Amino acid sequence: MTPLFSFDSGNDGSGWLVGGWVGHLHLDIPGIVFIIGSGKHLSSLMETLSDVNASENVDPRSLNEICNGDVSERIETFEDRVEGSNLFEVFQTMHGQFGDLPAFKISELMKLDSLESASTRSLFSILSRILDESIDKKNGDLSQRVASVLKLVVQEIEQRGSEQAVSMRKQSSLYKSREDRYQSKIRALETLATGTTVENEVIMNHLQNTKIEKAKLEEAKKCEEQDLNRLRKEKDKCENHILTLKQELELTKRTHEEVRLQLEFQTEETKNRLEKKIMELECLLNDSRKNVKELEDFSESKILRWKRKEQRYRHFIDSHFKSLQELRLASGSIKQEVLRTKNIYAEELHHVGINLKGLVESVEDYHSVLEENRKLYNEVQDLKGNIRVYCRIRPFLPQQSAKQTTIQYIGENGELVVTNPSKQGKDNHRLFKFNKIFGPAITQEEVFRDTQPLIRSVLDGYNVCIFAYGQTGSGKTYTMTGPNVTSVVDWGVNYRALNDLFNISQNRKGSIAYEVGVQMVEIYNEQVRDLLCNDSSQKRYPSNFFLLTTYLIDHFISLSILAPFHTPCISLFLFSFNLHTLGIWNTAQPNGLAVPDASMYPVNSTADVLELMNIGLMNRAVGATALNERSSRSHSILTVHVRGTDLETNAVLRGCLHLVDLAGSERVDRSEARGDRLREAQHINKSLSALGDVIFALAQKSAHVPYRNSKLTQVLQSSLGGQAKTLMFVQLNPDVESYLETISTLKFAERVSGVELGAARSNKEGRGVRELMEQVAFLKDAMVKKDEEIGQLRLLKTNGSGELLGMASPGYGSASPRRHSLGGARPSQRLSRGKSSVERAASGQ
Ligand SMILES: Nc1ncnc2c1ncn2[C@@H]1O[C@H](COP(=O)(O)OP(=O)(O)OP(=O)(O)O)[C@@H](O)[C@H]1O
Repeated sequence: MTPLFSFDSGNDGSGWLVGGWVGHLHLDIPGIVFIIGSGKHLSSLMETLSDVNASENVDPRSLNEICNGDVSERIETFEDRVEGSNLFEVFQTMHGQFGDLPAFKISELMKLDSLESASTRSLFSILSRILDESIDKKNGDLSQRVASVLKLVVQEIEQRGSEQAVSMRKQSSLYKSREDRYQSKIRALETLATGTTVENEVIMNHLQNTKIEKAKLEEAKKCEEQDLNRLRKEKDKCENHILTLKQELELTKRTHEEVRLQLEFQTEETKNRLEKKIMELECLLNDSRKNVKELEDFSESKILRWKRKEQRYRHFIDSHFKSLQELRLASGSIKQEVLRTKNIYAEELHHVGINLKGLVESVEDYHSVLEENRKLYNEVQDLKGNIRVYCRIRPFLPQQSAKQTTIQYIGENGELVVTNPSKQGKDNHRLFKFNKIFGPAITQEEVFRDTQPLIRSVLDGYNVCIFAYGQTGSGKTYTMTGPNVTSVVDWGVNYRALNDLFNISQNRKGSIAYEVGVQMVEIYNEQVRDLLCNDSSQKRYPSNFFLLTTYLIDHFISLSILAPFHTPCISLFLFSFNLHTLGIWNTAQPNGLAVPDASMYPVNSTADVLELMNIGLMNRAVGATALNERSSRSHSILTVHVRGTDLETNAVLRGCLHLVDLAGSERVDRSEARGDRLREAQHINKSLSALGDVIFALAQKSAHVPYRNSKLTQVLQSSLGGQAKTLMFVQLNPDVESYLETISTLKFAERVSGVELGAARSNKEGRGVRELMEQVAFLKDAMVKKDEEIGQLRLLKTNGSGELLGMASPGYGSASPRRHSLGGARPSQRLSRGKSSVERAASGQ
């Protein structure tokens, strides 16, 4: 509410006070104009104003009162009226507590039609309060009630806006008409002013005042227009706000509708589910009722049956009680009968015991007879000279723990049953029989214990050959050499054999002086190589020296004669001659020197042997294959030469022990061999098949034995076909995957065990025989010399020039520059042959 007062004092001392309130509290409170004046001017003005007021519905009484100077009373009356009005209360409420009222109170107010008395601004504040509060409380959702209240408030605001616009329009037209009337009044006053000057002046003043008033009114009009504009803008804003509110309302309505639909749907679903459940429960209830009924029926029938049974049992017990009494009487008589029978049995048992004792004695006899039979059988075998076959089965390696075995049975007397567990059938089992079977748990020592007698016979002048045969990775090297040279427990046959020879020679040193020499060669890719050749730049002895030493050996010159040539520890005993590829002599050599070119070292102790064999093993060709990490890629042959001189009779005996670790036979596809490995495998398989051919020919007693088909068979010729004692270790891998290899190995071994070599003979020569042999050798040599001289003479004759083309060397070496290759005859060889025939003559053959 804006108070507007204006005071103007006229020329006559009279003053004008024009005042009033123009209400702009968004409610149209009509403006009240108070005019205070005096005299006739005032009365004429009042007349004019009364006209105006009449048209504006102003109470003329009030104006009169004002004119009479009762202004203060009027102001008080107005204030009383405003204070007492509803609007004031509403206004107070708006700016006081109403804004803080909760939603339900607001709705209460709405119901009481308080909205009509509230100002538009307060309505907006209510609106925003409701929205804020409702949205805050209900997480953006408006309840139906709040929405309806909002709708009401918005409608009220809209109505107010339109009403205001109408009243503004009315007011502006009212002002227009007023202005027109004032203009006419001015004009009337101007005509009046023409009357007296004073009056004119007064009128002029009036006019002036009226002009001022007009200006003020115009200003007020401007203000009102501004207000109108502002209101219009406000209205626009309100309309926008209403629009957004409407949209929000719409959105809320839609969300609400969706939620409602969802809830309805869920309710429907839950209802259906519950109905279904109720139906199911009803079904279950019916079922259980039925079951209860059935059970009741069943239990009733059971009770009846049990009652009947009880009666029957009672009857049965009564009858049995009677028969029990009868039985008791009968058992007394039976007891007496049993006692009598017991006595009779005791007597009979005594007789049986006596008989059994006799039987046990016979069984014991039978065992000793069996043992004797075995011995005799072995002796017969010795006499027949069969190759002995020992079969050794290696255990599964740690990485093979989960594998199945092909070995089904190991008999005490050399029976072995092999089966293929991955195949079923009658012919799946195969039985083999050998001299001895060593199972996977047998130790190195146990294996050697059964080999020892054979090895000892070397010291009695026999030639012995032990070789290990089997597929790659089956344990040949393990048996012959052992896995770890430094551990005595792990020593294989080789070390144990030499150790044993030294021990025995020590024991016999009072009667026989033994000298032991060792050679170690390998056959790699059909080439014989010296394994004890530590240094390829070793001394090479001239061929004359070679011939001389060969002669010395052939004529049994003691090894000790050569002692000065020895190096202090392991000295070069014989010679080292082009050490990489060696030739093989005619294997009919009685001294067992199949590869005389290979280095031979005298050994005096096991330590010497260990050192030598370490060198040999280091030089051996090994490589990794898919089946064995350290697969021997060559056949290794350790030859132990023993020469014993009887200290009493001077008789000399010579034994030779071949310890052969063959390279493993392998299926090239399984061992995944390529390149060098493949070439090695092909050579290995070829030489093993040549060995098979030789053995087959021997077993068949063929006239021709194909020894020359491989270096291996050439080296082993004396052991396979001579009068040697031969033992073959057949090594088996128990793995199912190796079943085929196992079977072919066993078949080969079976054939070998059937080979007869002829009775083994000791290489003993008495003094007489030796002298005779020396004479024969001398004569033979003289003959050879003569032959050569004749040959040279013939050459000279045919040459015609009279020059000597070749120099015949004196002595035994014909100085033939030709290296002795396979089958190449040399004087000493011829001499040897001669010796053999003399030997045969001496032995009466
Ligand atoms: N009786 C055994 N006890 C324990 N382990 C053994 C036995 N025999 C063999 N082995 C192990 O089996 C593996 C293969 O043995 P070894 O090298 O002696 O086979 P191989 O027949 O000489 O093979 P290759 O012909 O390829 O040289 C080695 O790891 C060896 O230690």
